[in-house]
Amino acid sequence: MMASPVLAVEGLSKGYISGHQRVPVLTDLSLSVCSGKSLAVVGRSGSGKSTLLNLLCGLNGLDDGRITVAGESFVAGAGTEMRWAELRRRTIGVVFQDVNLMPALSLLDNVRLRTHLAGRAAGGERGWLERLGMGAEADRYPDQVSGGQAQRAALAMVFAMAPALILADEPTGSLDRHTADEVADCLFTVQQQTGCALVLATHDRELAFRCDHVLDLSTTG
Ligand SMILES: Nc1ncnc2c1ncn2[C@@H]1O[C@H](COP(=O)(O)OP(=O)(O)OP(=O)(O)O)[C@@H](O)[C@H]1O
Repeated sequence: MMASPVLAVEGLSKGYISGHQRVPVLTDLSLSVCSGKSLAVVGRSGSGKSTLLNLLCGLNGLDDGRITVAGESFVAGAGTEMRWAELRRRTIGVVFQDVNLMPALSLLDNVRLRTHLAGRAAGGERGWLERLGMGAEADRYPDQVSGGQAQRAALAMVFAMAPALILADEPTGSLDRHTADEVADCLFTVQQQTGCALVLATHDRELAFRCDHVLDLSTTG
């Protein structure tokens, strides 16, 4: 029996209005990612990688087509915010460049909050930070750590919520090669262990080639 995809995109189109013109960014794009599988989204700067990831978690509205995440289907039109918000709370783990850490909470409490919001059992939060090499920084506040450390804390938050789908925009973008490789190892290991689906946007060819599939937006649309 074929596994049903965690993420399915059919005929997706998106453009931005510039003056009186619509500038197309994504045109008639289709893809699917099953649980335990990973997709790298690559392409030159401006090809639409971030636009696509924002569409896949409802932070951007589609113009045409259909996006289905864990059985929830979305087409163009208003009134989908609540359903998307619920998916982002429990089902879609988002690791974007502008890391979403609460400044008034320690890194550990940020992970605890995320775990709680996702309705997961407490207890493993410090362990996730340790796995990402952040054990010593667990009690620090977001403004007391580097960009790369904040990025790793954001990954710990996503792992702790045990999502069905992880969306990561340049998840190792602000890390040196060695740390980037370690974080990528952790990302792929956790993804395999938990069987979640992963979509990551990256300029890093080494990272892209570790994924099961590669979508190059420079050659589509
Ligand atoms: N809010 C917006 N309004 C108008 N145009 C936008 C908006 N966001 C993105 N664009 C345009 O859409 C195109 C795709 O942008 P996007 O950020 O998705 O590309 P990207 O592939 O992620 O780029 P990079 O690799 O530089 O991060 C670009 O031409 C960009 O200028």
